[in-house]
Amino acid sequence: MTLVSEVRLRQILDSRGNRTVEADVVTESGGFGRAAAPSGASTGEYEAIELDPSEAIASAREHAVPRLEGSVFVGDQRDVDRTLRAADGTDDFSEIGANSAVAISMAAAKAAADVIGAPLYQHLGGAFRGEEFPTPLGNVVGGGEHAADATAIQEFLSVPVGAPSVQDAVFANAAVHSAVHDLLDERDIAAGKGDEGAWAPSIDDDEAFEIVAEATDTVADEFGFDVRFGLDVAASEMYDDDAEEYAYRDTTRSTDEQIDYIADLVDEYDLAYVEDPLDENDYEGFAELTQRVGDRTLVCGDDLFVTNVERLRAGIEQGAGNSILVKPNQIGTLSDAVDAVELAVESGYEPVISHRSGETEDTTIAHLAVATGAPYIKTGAVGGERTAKLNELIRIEQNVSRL
Ligand SMILES: C=C(OP(=O)(O)O)C(=O)O
Ligand SMILES: [Mg+2]
Repeated sequence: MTLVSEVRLRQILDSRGNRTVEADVVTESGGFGRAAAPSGASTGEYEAIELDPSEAIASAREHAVPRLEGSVFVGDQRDVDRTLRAADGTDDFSEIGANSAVAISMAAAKAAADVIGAPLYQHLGGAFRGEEFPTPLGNVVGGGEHAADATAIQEFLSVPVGAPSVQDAVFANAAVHSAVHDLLDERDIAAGKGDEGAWAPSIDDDEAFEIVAEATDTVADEFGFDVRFGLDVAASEMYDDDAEEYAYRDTTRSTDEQIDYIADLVDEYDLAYVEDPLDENDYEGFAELTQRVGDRTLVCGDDLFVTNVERLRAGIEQGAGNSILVKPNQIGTLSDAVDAVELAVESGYEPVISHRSGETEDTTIAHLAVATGAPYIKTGAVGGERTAKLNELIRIEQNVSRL
């Protein structure tokens, strides 16, 4: 029997040292799953609501746990997630917290996988999954909300498009991270690391472009396959609604100038990927940019879509973007995240499964990416909470994942 017998919730630490929610789900047959909620810093305005972890846990214990225990089968993920939604009773999980919801949703999936003795990606994706792997996008330089006094653009991402295996791709991204450090050193630029382990030097974006372009070229030569790069501009964080302009370190750009700037960058650096190049309310700007460069790069909506099928549908109708970032905690359950992936794929949008800047050792997103056949995963390049997912992808590729 896969009936939930117990749901336990606790507070643990995330990678920023903040408290977050961890859930254990136990089944009557002794199946066990454990998962933890990640947490964003550059959060989208339309994301599901993360509550203070102690409030989220108290509320989930009161409203959700009694509906799950003894009543819901973990193998029926949709029922688990419907129950969470019904227990919450709001559109945005503001009652039990998206942090409690996502932790329970993911822990239930892991308990179901445990019961059948299959890796999580096979439970979620079916017996024939595990032959195709996502290309990892590795954050190597960054700033924005993830590091003070660093680049204005939040993330410069290594994209090893030519890697023959996930393992090669993961190693290439780590090599780019290391090559960036060497180049910073040569220029006598000191750098600490941001929240996701990317270098966070006090340089402007132009210099970061030069360095990352050189680092990716060096690693491409060394590894013998194509390594390009991309960006998460996280433009909502730069956008001033009143002035209607984007604030960079030493300049500002109007929306038209921002579109021109990003389109020029795509061509100058052959960018493989551009996430959130415009404000989260600017479908029109996304559509214009996609029309200009969407044939040669991914234009990905993170804060724009927030893993929400309604917002994605609006984007599809307007031709805004050609890719969606999928973060389970942005929407609150695995079912909702999978719905977003499915709508994206049906509509010709590329799904990118993603971590948050605040993470734990949880590896669910590695399994979700393989389960859904997503072509990309964004989960950092180095750092324990990032390598937890990357190393899990390597294990899945080698068929030795035991989750
Ligand atoms: C991972 C990201 O950062 P955060 O988790 O802070 O939203 C992102 O913006 O894509
Ligand atoms: Mg983003």
